[in-house]
This record gives sequence, structure tokens and C-alpha cells, in this order.
Amino acid sequence: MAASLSSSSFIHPQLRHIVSKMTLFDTLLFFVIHFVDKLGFWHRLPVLLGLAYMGIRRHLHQRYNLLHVGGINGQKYETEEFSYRTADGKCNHPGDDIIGSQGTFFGRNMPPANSRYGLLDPHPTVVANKLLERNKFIDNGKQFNMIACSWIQFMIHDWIDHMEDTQQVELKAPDKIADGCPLKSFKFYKTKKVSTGSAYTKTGSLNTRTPWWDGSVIYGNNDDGMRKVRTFKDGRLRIAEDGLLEHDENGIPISGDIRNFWAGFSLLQALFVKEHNAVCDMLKENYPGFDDEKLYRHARLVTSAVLAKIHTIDWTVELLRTDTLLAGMRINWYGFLGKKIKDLFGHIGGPVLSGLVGLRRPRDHGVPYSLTEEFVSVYRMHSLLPEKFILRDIHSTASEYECPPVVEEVPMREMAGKDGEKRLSKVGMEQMLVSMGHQACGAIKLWNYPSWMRNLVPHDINGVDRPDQVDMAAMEIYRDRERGVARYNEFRRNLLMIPISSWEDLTDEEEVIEALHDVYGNDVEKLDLLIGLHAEKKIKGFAISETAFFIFLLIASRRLESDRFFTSNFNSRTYTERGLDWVNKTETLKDVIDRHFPGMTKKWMKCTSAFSVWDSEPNQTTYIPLYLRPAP
Ligand code: HEM
Repeated sequence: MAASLSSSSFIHPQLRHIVSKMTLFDTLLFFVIHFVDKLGFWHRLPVLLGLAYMGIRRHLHQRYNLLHVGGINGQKYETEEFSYRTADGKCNHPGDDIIGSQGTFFGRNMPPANSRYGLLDPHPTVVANKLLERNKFIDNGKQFNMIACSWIQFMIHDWIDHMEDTQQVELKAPDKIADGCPLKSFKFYKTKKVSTGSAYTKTGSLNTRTPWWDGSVIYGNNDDGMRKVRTFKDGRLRIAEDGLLEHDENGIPISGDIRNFWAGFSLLQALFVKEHNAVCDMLKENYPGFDDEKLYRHARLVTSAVLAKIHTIDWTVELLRTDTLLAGMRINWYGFLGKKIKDLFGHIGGPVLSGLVGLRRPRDHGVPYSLTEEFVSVYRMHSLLPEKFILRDIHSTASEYECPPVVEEVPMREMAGKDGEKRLSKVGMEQMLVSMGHQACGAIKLWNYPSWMRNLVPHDINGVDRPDQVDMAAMEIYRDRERGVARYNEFRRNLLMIPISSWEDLTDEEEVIEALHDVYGNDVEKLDLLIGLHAEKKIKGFAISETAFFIFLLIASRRLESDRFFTSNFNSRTYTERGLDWVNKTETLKDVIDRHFPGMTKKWMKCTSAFSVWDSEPNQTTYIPLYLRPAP
């Protein structure tokens, strides 16, 4: 029955072979989303129907888009003995101590690319020059500010980084375009390929960060990293007198992850060190018997949960600004019944009614937790970064909510690395935060890749400048191909999306169609993933493409539901009564800013979320309950 359904002419011919592997029930569910996709309107459905569409899609992705890479080598352990987040991410999965720890494989959301194209076809520098190179900075309007841009780098540095090989590769721009390239040739380390023992992918790559949402960006990814950042007194982390990160004798910040740091990123690290230390103080006051270790462990649990919560119900909601996504993200945390019911009765009735957080058992859908190659690729969002950072005067007499006057426009290169740290220490945390709040970040579009990143000094894992500059735009194209990430159309098919058959299916912009034609001819299969994600017509309110969103839909939930500390151990026994209370009472980044800088948002922030441009209008009150809202 399922086989005959999958050969139905209703299904796009290029999706039939994928659907033929589904169960009858899933084939029927696929029919529903495929029907809606053909009409192209899921995002215009009323909230409840939009949620149903997303629910079905997520279910199908959980069944067909989670692939484990590598063996399962871990040991059983006593979960009771490890009721805290370990330094290297071990001992989180209840049945296997290694899953999700530092140095484990990136998983996959689809088999490695089945591409007939070579690593240099078309040459990455040609793609970078003709399709990515920024002509004129395009911003994101009022939707997303520089705090939002730094936030996602902050999260990336919590979750993912590829282990490098010791061998380098050199990319040389072809003669015909070399003059237009900031670097005519450049060298970088290959991604390290490790044999996996898996049938469908002989080699894979390793994640040097712990993929759990465990705050490793401030706590480090292993024992050494953790020791560097702790004071070993009262659970607290190291922080300088001025509230910023401390630095080593070479001027490199001391924090959990310091690769490719810049002022906005290290500011967020400092803010969450403050948060951690404030949690320690609160715990110490309430539980005077706790020693340094106990205070540290509990404060880490609480702070990591605050990070995850802000990302889920504040950052993502601004990234994907629609009522359906607002409802969806709140359901992920609080469930359909909402915060009030959950606060009153606890987690009742399963993931839909009460959310993923607090589930009785972690759920990995039969595939051990990891973050995936495809997840890394859809988070290639360097176009969020502007050319200049706009520093503002917070001592001006501008009245409430007015945009404070500009003091200086600083080239982003000077805000990065050690120079950026010096700037930040002169400016101070408050001026930096208010300035970031008032500046829109870049839009994820073609021809908007930061030009200063096309000859960038990258850092090694210790935050030290590398001798070879790189053209990041070209390198990103190379990286996806090198790692066997499917090109755009294959990627869509694997995500059960309707593939494009002409450039006109991707975009209405004439200029873009012409440029795509110039680089890829008529061959839509050749289109690189990064370019497709940047060129795709966006859903109203979405700062990212729909294709990227479907990976998020799957992985954002997975980061919560697979983690013991967000599910079976999200309780007062593990977090303490007061610790859990702290998480429950913190809803947004604004709450954290208000805690550490009282008065700042009152004076400078007019909008609702600290991630939108601060002088923009607050969200309008609407009296229609969220779930009953009509189509946008
Ligand atoms: C000043 C800010 C930033 C700098 C200097 C920077 C620099 C870099 C560098 C040098 C790499 C390694 C490239 C490679 O070897 O393949 C990288 C990787 C990456 N960056 Fe950034 N980046 C910045 C901000 C951001 C932001 C805002 C995002 C937004 C999501 C982001 C997302 C990523 C991702 C997803 C990777 C791939 C990681 C991996 O290969 O595992 N970065 N970045």
C-alpha cells in the first residue's frame, strides 16, 4: 500500500524514491505536508494549522533525517553520581557516557552528497566574487540587532567546531578573476577525516566542542578549559574588575571558547559570567552548606538553562517573527498549556501539552545525540556581520528611547581579536551593549558577505592569530563541499522539500537569476547550499531561508529533548529549588541585562526584545489569543 502510494503522480517525481521507504502512516503524513508545500502556503495558515504542519514535518524529519555517524562505544554509568554537567560533556545520555562529549562525530541529517561535481566546480573564489562579495551593506531592518548577531556566534561556540587536519590545502583564484580577489591564493587546514565504521559514510569529522547546550562557551570543553575559567572559590568564574573578561599575558581573553573572538562576542561571555556568579551568590545565601564545587555545578546547570531558554523563547522568536513560530517556540519550552499551567501543575501530559523541557525521559528518536554537518552548514551566517561597528554616546542627554548619538564608526576588523579587546576595555560594557542594541545587523542575502572577512586573520583553537589569512567567503563554499554536505537541490529533496527546477523557482530577482546563470549555467543541481540559502525568497518575518528553518525545526527541539538536564533531571533535586526558580523567572535577555545593569533598558530600550533594534516600536498588544490568530 505504502509502495503504491509513493508512486502516485501526486508526489514530485524526485521525491518518490525517498517516500517509498516510509511506513504507510508516514506516507500519509507526507501527503499532507506535500500538498501544503505545493500550494506554498504553510506560513500563511492560521496559527493552529501552521503548528500542525510544523508538527508533522518535525515528526518526519525525526524519522528520516537523523543519521548516527561512528560506533557506539560508551559505557553504562550511574546517572545519580553525575547529576551535573561534566567538563567534557560526558555522562549526559542515561545509557552511554560518551554520547555528546567533546571529540565525538558530527552526525548527519541526510547521507553525504551524491554529487558528480568536483571540489572546485565552480571555483569557490568565483562563487565568492560573483555571488557573495558585499557591494553595499544590506541590513536586517529593525528586526535583528548586533546583540542578536553576536548571540548566535556565542551559541555556535557553545555547540560546534570541526577538528582540523595537520595538512593544509591551498586555494588559488583562477587568472580571469584573480585581480578581483582580496587574496589571490590562500592556505588553510583541511577538515580532519576520521574513519567511522558506518556503512553509508566511511569517514566523518569530529566536533571539538561539546554539542550539548551546556554553556561550554564560558565553561570550556574539557577539564583544562574548565580549570582556566574557575576561581575555585564559592563556585565563581574569573572576571576582571571592570566586569569584562580577564586576559592572559598575550592579551587573549580567558574564557571557555576563545577562537575568532571579537568585542561583541566576548561581551556576551562576560555578561554570562556575571550571570553565573550572581547565581553562585544566590545559592550560597540560600544553601550555606554548599562548597565551591557544589555551587559551581548548580550555577552551571542554571546558567546553561537560562541560555537555552533565552535562545528558544526570545532569540528564535525574533529571528522568525511570526505568530506561528512564537507559539511553536513557547510550546517547545512550556507546552501548549502554557507557562501558568506548567508553573502550577508541573509537567503533565507529554511534550505537546507541557513542552520538551521537563520530560520524564530524554528522547533521541533512536539516534544518539550529536549536532550535524548540515546544521553547521545552515548556520553559516557571516553576512550578519556589518562592515563597521557604530559606537554610541551613552552619556548624551538624549531623552528616553532616543537613539544615542554616534561617537565613531569603527571598522569591524578593529573590533576583532586583541585590538577589539583593547577597544572594549576602553569603551566598557555598558556603552558596548547599548551600541550593539542600536545597530541593525546584516541581512542573510547574496552580495552581503563582509568584505573584511575576505582577508581575515583566523585564530587557532587557542585564540592565537594564524600566519595565513583566509578568504572566508570562498573557504565556506569549499568547506561544505569538502565535508560532503549536499548541494542545495539535493539538500531540499532530502528534507522532503520540492526541489527547484529553474532559477525562477528560487527567486524573483532578475539580477540574481542572471548572476546564478553566469556562475552555474542552467544547472540548478550544481547550486551550492550556501548560495541557495542566501538567494531563496524569504518567508515574511523570517530572517533566514525556509530550507535552513526545516533543519532548525528538527535540531532546536533535539538540543532540548535529548539532554538529561533539560528533561528527566530538570527538577529541583538536580537544580535546587532556588536554582529552578531562577530559570523559571528568567524569560528573556532583557531580564538578564536588567539584573546586571539596572536602568539600562528602561532608558535606552523601547522595543520588546533586546534582540531587535532598541529604538524600534514595541510589539503591539493584540487581544486575540495566540492560538486563535488568523493567517498573517
Ligand atoms: C567577528 C566575528 C566572526 C569571526 C571572526 C568568525 C570567523 C570564523 C572562522 C575563521 C571560522 C572557521 C572557518 C573554517 O576554518 O572553516 C568560522 C566558522 C564558523 N562560523 Fe564564524 N566568525 C564570526 C562570527 C560568526 C557568526 C556571527 C556566525 C553566525 C552564525 C558564525 C558562524 C560560523 C559557523 C557556523 C562556522 C563553522 C564552524 C565549523 O566549521 O564547525 N560566525 N568563523
